[in-house]
Amino acid sequence: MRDDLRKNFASDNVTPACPAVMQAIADANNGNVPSYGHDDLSLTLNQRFGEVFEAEVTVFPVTTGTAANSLALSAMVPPYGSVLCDQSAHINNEEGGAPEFFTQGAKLVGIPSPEGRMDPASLPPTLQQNRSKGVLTPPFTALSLTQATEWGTTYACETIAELSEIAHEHGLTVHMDGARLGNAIAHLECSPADTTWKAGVDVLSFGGTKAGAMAAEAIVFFLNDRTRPMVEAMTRRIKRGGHLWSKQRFMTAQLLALLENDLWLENCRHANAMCQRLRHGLYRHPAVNLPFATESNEIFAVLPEAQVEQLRSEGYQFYTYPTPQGVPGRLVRFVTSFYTRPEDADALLESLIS
Ligand SMILES: Cc1ncc(COP(=O)(O)O)c(C=O)c1O
Ligand SMILES: C[C@H](O)[C@H](N)C(=O)O
Repeated sequence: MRDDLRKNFASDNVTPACPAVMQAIADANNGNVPSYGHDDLSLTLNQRFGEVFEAEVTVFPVTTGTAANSLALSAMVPPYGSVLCDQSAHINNEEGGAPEFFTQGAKLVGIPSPEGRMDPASLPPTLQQNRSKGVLTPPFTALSLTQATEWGTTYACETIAELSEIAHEHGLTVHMDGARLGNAIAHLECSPADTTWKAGVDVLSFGGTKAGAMAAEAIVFFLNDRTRPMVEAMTRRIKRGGHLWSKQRFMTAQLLALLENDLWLENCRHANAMCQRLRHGLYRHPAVNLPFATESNEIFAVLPEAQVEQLRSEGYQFYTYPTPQGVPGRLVRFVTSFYTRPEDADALLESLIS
């Protein structure tokens, strides 16, 4: 195996699909079946997700996290509305305007927060100010939070519940970008229900791709008085958006394989463990600064410039980010996955320390 295949820590998006997912796709590749989600596999999605989340749900599989987020928000927010999110939110910075496009013009408002986790105390004044401006400003109609966050941290279930309660009191519905939900659950050692609907989340973007799928995400509506009216038109929104797969069995097969025996959580526990292995080594390095808690499969570190260049020269791949003013060095992100072996993490650390 080419050495550099094991040196790519850029993202959990660079990994292969896990073997069980590929096997599930092969197993689904059998004969003719009804299309557009009417196949036997796809007709089990609501039940299977309902079992995993211990709730009554309606599920819509899509192939990208951006589609899941943007189509979910299009059902939650009118074109004249706005979405309250963290300033670092993926929907706010890295989805190419898809949320604004699919909502047909809603505004995204990112607020500052420590470590990518919105502080409940910051919500009431923000919501009050929005309301005080009347027709001059788009009304907040949804709160969107990312679990695990873009900085590799997680929200405690109690914090999500606090945020959701404030949002609901002000007439907002709550969306969760769960592209790395499995990693958050693995860290928090909670149930999928605890960190979602039991904490007030109305609509979830369930992330399968980073947990080992080839390309499988799902919009999960936790059915309640707020969400039931949203579900009716969802298939039409997805079709209009070009995200309704004709051969949906192949996307559904991926999701069901991940849910089988909690494979998604097993994959995420391994990814988190590999990230902690990196953290233990980086923590001991005298010239490395770790600005955030490491609570998922992403670790952010400030490295000396020379070491960044040295890692690059050895074939390592990772993203770099603007480093806070006056902080010597470069902010980098290493991401681990189900595919990361202990020796891969150790090799990176040895290169750093050598
Ligand atoms: C937190 C988060 N949300 C959403 C997405 C969007 O996923 P996709 O790249 O599949 O559109 C990503 C991307 O990897 C992500 O990191
Ligand atoms: C950063 C990029 O958009 C992708 N969400 C990732 O986490 O790699």
